[in-house]
Amino acid sequence: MDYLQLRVLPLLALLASLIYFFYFQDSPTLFERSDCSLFPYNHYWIISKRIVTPHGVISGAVEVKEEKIVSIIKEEDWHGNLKKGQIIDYGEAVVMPGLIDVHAHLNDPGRTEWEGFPSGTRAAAAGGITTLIDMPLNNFPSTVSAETLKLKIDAAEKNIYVDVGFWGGLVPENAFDANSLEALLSAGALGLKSFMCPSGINDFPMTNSSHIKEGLSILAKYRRPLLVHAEIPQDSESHLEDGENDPRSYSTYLKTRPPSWEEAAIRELLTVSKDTRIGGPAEGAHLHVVHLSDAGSSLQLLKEAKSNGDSVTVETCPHYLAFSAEEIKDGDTRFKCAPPIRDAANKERLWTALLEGDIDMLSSDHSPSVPDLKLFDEGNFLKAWGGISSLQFVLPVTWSHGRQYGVTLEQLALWWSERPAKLAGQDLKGAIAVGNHADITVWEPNVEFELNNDLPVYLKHPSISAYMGSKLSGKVMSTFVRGNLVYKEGKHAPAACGAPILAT
Ligand SMILES: NC(=O)NC(NC(N)=O)C(=O)[O-]
Ligand SMILES: [Zn+2]
Ligand SMILES: [Zn+2]
Repeated sequence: MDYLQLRVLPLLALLASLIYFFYFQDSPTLFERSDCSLFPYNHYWIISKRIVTPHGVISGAVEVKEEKIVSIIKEEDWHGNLKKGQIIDYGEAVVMPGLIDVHAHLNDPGRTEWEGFPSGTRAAAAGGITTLIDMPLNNFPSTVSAETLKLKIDAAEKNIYVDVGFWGGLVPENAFDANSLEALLSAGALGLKSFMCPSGINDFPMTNSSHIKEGLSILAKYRRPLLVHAEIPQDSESHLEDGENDPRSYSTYLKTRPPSWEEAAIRELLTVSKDTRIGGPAEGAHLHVVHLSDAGSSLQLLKEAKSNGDSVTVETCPHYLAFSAEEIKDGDTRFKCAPPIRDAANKERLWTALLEGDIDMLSSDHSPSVPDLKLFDEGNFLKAWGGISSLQFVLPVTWSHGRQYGVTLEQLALWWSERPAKLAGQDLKGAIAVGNHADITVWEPNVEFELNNDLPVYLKHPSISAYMGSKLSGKVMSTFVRGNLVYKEGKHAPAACGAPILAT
């Protein structure tokens, strides 16, 4: 190699690398996103007349770069010259933070014939959910240790289309074993879940208030929540009067789980939740009551606990807001869940509590099973699997049934994104804000559709969903997870690139 080559070639290489760096670094075409996204750019703008931000709904643009939101500009401030990058203009469609479902049962590993991560998270993406927190039961084995959490994380690897976090289980076998609970939390469980009544599945036993007290004291060190299924059987009221116990009648089932079950459990919970007050022995822990159904004395007790400074929140679910006992037909076990869907007057009180902020957030409690366990042939409410299948529909259901109460887009973001993100300890999720993950849902509130076989339903067993056959408004158009367009009008990204969300 002569002198010339020795001197010139390095200079040419340097020149080429400088051109590459300065010209292509922002080029949206060069860094093709992998199969993780239906939109092959990593720097782009989302434009809409209705972007839901924590400071109100604006007409403007959200700048996304890689996985994050890097700027938000109101229309009156951008003067038409958005910086380089691709532009997706959604017109009047609503651009909202992705939904965060803190209560879903995906049954993976171990009962993937019931749902599983692939179908569950494809349905979530199609429903505008960008993060879901999976429950520790109905999968097998239950997620009650660091080892079983690892089984779940391994099962999720490359099988999740949206981000998935994990609750651990608080059960009698680990409640007094601080090392086991700490190992589970150190392994990344975002918090713990416990049942104060039989859970409906044998491999996840119930706990009592002494287990819960122990659990809260460990959770305090990690500043994470305990989620509780708050029902305690009250023998006095659950016996069916003779002759009025047709198992096909929904009212028969309703009588077996009266509001007193929820009230008794919440009353007992509040004897330990006071420890979560500032200065209390479990300060830093947080108690979250899942799927409240009773809007009477149970709700009143929770309001009092909050006013006393207990660190307590409560969720309800769309099925308690959409349906009432009076309309559930004999044998239609699609509507069986625990606690039960109560009467129309209770439903109205739940809406009032949600709108007034006494109920903090919403979750799906998507709890499917194989159709056989719903016993559709005999329609026996007392023996069928309890759980509502809803994951893909929670946004249109909340919107369709909430419009008559004046529900706003900001409230939807509060109930489905901002507050769930806080419960799950996700500071970079839950709002369209600079620095946050670009977890975004684009939907059309006025588009109406009927849930029938014409509409693609990605759940493993659509037939068990209580929503099939209903007319809804609010169609999800596109869903972005950390900047990847994972779903767009009936299409999913080729690869499942959701991330396991582990507590650090
Ligand atoms: N094992 C369950 O999935 N139970 C669930 N079932 C319902 N909600 O009917 C629940 O969340 O309690
Ligand atoms: Zn439950
Ligand atoms: Zn549940």
